[in-house]
Amino acid sequence: MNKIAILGSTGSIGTQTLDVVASDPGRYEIVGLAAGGNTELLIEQAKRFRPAQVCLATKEAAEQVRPFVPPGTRVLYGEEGLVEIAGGSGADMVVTGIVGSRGLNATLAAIDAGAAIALANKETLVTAGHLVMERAAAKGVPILPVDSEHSAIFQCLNGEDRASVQRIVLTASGGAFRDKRREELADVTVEQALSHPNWSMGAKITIDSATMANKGLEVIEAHWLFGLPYERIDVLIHPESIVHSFVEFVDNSIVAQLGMPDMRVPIQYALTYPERRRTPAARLDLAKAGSLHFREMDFDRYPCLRMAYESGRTGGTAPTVFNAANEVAVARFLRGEIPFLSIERIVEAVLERHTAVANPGLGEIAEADEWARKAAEAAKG
Ligand SMILES: NC(=O)C1=CN([C@@H]2O[C@H](COP(=O)(O)OP(=O)(O)OC[C@H]3O[C@@H](n4cnc5c(N)ncnc54)[C@H](OP(=O)(O)O)[C@@H]3O)[C@@H](O)[C@H]2O)C=CC1
Ligand SMILES: CC(=O)[C@@H](O)[C@H](O)COP(=O)(O)O
Ligand SMILES: [Mn+2]
Repeated sequence: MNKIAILGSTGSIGTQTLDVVASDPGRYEIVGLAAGGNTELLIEQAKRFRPAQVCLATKEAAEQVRPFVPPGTRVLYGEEGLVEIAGGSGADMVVTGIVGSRGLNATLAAIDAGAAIALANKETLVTAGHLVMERAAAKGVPILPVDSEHSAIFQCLNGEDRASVQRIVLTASGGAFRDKRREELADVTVEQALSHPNWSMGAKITIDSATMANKGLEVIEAHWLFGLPYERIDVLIHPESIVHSFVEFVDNSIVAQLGMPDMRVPIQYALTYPERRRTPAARLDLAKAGSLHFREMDFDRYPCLRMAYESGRTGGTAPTVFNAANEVAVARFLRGEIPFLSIERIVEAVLERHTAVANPGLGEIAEADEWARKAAEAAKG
């Protein structure tokens, strides 16, 4: 049986991973589950999947859970607990389904323990891609993409020589406001921004999708996962989210991966790679889909995407700062403190004040991350 640990088991990626696990009885053993504060759901998951250890974000949440999990379950908490679940649960594979750069230490711990990474937590690669990829290569640990676009590219590249890739193209739905002009965005509400046209996801990524920061994070994620320069990573708007991304080869052939917008497909592909198995996801009926649409990206309409490319090209701590400022600005928008368009204004203001450190170590990444968070909290909305 494959031993799986899930970081963020109560979230969108986590619950869909458990759906995949439950759909294939006897194939997987859940050895660790980590959540933030959803104690009720974590207790339910612990009773059903019987992991040897679980983790909550705080001691208080851990104490709430302790009396209700099966006898013998270790109940951990905090960053230390998360790192223990990732690196000390005996998992063959760790699914990184928590949000934000706080997933970095746990991802590194899993790599150090020799576990394969099913990577959903894109912020980890954005904040310290060189360190994660170097560590994984040194340990011979595979980093398997869960993000739908990256899973698509990974599937299209299967067995192909990298030298024959002309470019990869990530598709973008356009998010909640894809049919609005910039002038119409000043007064949009949190509720409107959380209404993604195609995918049901956690709050942070749904807002990132509306600002196009999500695609920016994904461009940087693709740079690290596939070892391609930014000149060969493009983005195209595709409102239906049926073509999950594609690769254009030097002979001008395009290979794309299509499917219904259902994360259980890329999650399962990472879990069973290189094998393909049946999934609980619906089949795509192209005759019913009828027509698919594509339109060019407008970088003036989506400054967060432009800033992500610029940060990626600058490298060093620039992507760390882009990510941290964006995380804080999105949290502030979700708390109702700032209007939607202030997200991009805050990210821009923080990036302007930052001088990137080249080839940063973990300490310099942590410093840049902390500085950017403080600057973004203090920035005028
Ligand atoms: N959702 C999707 O379809 C996709 C998501 N991704 C990426 O996957 C990651 C997860 O996204 P998503 O599932 O949508 O997010 P959600 O907000 O739905 O879930 C986040 C998870 O992280 C947990 N969590 C929060 N704080 C902590 C903490 N301090 N310690 C441990 N766990 C914590 C939450 O726990 P709790 O709820 O108990 O507080 C929850 O289980 C993100 O990086 C996102 O960009 C990528 C592609 C698609
Ligand atoms: C499901 C998934 O992978 C998300 O990252 C999704 O891509 C978000 O959609 P858009 O960013 O294209 O709106
Ligand atoms: Mn994606």
